[in-house]
Amino acid sequence: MDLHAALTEPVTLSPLGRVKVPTGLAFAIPKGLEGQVRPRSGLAAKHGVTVLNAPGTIDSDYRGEVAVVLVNLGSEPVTIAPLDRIAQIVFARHETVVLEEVHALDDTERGAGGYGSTGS
Ligand SMILES: O=c1ccn([C@H]2C[C@H](O)[C@@H](COP(=O)(O)OP(=O)(O)OP(=O)(O)O)O2)c(=O)[nH]1
Repeated sequence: MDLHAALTEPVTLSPLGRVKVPTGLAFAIPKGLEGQVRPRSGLAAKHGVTVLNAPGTIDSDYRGEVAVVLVNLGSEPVTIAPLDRIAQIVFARHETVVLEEVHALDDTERGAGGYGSTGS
């Protein structure tokens, strides 16, 4: 679902500038789901504008207005006009875990290897 800029006047993002854009929307998301605010590929590819904290998390107990933190990673100023589509939100199920402190973890083939440890 697209998120639109609930702005009364345009805002211009200078290169590396960021802005928190209101969407005019508030949700009561059922427990066990979260909203994930994601960039729009068109804005990113055409203008270098993306969601700075992607994916932004909208908690199920949040009742405030959803905002989108945009950043301009392009080399030119970009203007966001009222009602522009600025991002999208996906509602996704997630697990709730109870953490348990232990002194050692079980062995696996990977162990602590990462960051290209498998050779590619
Ligand atoms: O892109 C975003 C991210 C968050 N929020 C709202 C909904 C979310 O439930 C709340 C808190 O977000 P988050 O947990 O990411 O914020 P925090 O920086 O950890 O602060 P807090 O102490 O408020 O949890 O802010 C937005 O509107 N847009």
